[in-house]
Amino acid sequence: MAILEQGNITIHTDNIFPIIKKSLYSEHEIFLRELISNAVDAIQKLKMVSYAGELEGEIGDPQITLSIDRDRKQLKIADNGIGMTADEIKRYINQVAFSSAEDFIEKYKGGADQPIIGHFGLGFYSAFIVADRVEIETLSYQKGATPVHWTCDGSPSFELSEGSRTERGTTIILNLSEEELEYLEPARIRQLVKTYCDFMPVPIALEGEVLNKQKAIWRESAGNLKEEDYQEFYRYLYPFQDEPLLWVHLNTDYPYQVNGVLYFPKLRPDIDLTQGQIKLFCNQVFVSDHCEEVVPRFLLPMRGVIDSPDIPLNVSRSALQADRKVRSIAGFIAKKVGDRLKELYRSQRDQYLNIWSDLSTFVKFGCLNDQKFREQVKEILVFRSSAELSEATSSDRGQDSQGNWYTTLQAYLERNQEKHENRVYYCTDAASQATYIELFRKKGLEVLYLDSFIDSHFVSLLEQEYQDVRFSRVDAELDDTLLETEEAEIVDPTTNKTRSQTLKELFEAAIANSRINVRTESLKDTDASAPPAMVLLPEAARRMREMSAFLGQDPANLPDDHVLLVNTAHPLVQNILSLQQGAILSSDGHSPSQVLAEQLCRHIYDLALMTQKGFDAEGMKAFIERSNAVLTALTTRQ
Ligand SMILES: Nc1ncnc2c1ncn2[C@@H]1O[C@H](COP(=O)(O)OP(=O)(O)OP(=O)(O)O)[C@@H](O)[C@H]1O
Repeated sequence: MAILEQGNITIHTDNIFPIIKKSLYSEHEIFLRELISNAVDAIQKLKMVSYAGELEGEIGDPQITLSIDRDRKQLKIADNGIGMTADEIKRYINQVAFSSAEDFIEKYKGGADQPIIGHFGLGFYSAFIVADRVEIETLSYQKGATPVHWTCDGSPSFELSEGSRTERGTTIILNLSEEELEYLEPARIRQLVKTYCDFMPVPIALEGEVLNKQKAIWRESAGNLKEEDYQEFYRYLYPFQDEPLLWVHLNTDYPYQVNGVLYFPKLRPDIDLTQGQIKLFCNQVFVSDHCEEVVPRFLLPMRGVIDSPDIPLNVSRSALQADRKVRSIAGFIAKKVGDRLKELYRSQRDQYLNIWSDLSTFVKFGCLNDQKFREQVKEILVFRSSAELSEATSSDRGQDSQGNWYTTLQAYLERNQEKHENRVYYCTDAASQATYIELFRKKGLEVLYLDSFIDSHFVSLLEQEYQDVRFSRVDAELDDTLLETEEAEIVDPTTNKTRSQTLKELFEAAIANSRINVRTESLKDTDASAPPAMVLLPEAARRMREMSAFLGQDPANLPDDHVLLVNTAHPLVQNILSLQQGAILSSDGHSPSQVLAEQLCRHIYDLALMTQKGFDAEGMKAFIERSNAVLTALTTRQ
């Protein structure tokens, strides 16, 4: 083989490859992505030459072929692209590629302690991460071109000679170093192509099999895609997961290029909202599974793909976060997501409401985190209501497929202005607060469900926004419309005590805790579903409790400063009163009826506490003991 030229690559650092190797200690595998990218580029360039009418002959079927030679410890990457002449090798490989190697080191020096997002655009020289010696066999498309062979062992000296390639294109031959022999395993290569090159637009074959999917739906126009295409793509990226709720197709060229498809997944309660699941691509080449810097924090639980060549990838993560363009791309993404939600609300209200319980976590999380987003989605924030709103069809309400009604907050306030101005009643747990909700509902009072895990924070946000409005949970206090003013009927002529007073004292004695405020009220129009007593926890005290639970402090104990509202209209309460009045002292000064009345009072209190989940382990034990004592007393024949 005639040696055309031997020489030294113009490079200022003697041995750059050990440095590169070291700085990429955990990411050796990216060499394959870089070399395949170059091969794809070479094929695209050939197409351009052909369009320009400068290619003699046919392009043929574009293809990248990977092959493994175990005996020689070689991995080869061959393309049928544009090829290179000897001059081009000198220019592009000896100068361009190696000077960008120097650039990389220059950049990396400053931030070696900071992880870089994708080590992207390392280019040709990344071959030296895994190879002791790299060869190029190439034949240019140009008329009369001769094949060229180039070889280099990573030192600045290279050798250029006549090559043996007979077909147009380039083969990169990697003579793998001893520590990198894993890249002789077909399974390993397959896995790498799947990870990094799955959506590259040229078939990549190994041992006769095409490995990559090629079709990147995010690069297509939304108009050409059907619902199934998006769903299928989602299943492809995230197999064995629930169907996505909704998706957003991103597509812009100016002032930056961003393409992508983002999905709202069905959120599971155990999801970690700080871990991103969106895949970042650059021109269809996979870069990273983590793009926390590029996507607004509140959208991190979304899934899908973002592809943008305008995101700088060879900078540290913190620099990326501070980058103005990246920040503006993040803003663009948030706006697009907001627009999509608004569009769905306006044009497919039913579907919007059907997925709202899942969607609302994203939206509320977004509102809590991002003022701009909050403004954007303000009008499409809805709340499930206990009322039947069917009487009017209006843009501020709607019904999901399960028959639940939803309303905007504004509409709620307007609708209830006369009954309770600037007051919102809400519940946080449909099951445990069912008694309270039922009471409100029967009286025609509307209760909103704020029952997802994010809602306790969200209520605070609503309060900031609606400063004149009071938000009270259904068990915080009872509205006057629910209570009957009782006539002060004197039941004990010797002491002149009213019914209410007698009951209050009875309950106070039974509970024996002066910090619990016992109130007797008659609940209007009550039937069997109204409870004999309810624990009311003032809004402020309850929130303190929730806060300490949030901070990991002991939330089990209900604060002592709560109200026990005794429903004097309830038959059980009335029976207790009669029992107590009929009590006869026995000879030893004891009255079994009096004791039983007190036990029953205590039991009623226990049941009310239960609704508030007020027991700790000790409390539960005591409750069981007392319950058994009551039952025993009730079954003991007098
Ligand atoms: N397979 C190939 N076929 C034809 N030319 C190639 C091939 N691989 C590399 N080249 C040439 O070598 C040059 C340098 O490659 P290198 O990968 O270092 O940088 P780049 O591709 O220009 O930029 P990037 O940093 O994005 O990879 C390319 O611009 C191209 O002209």
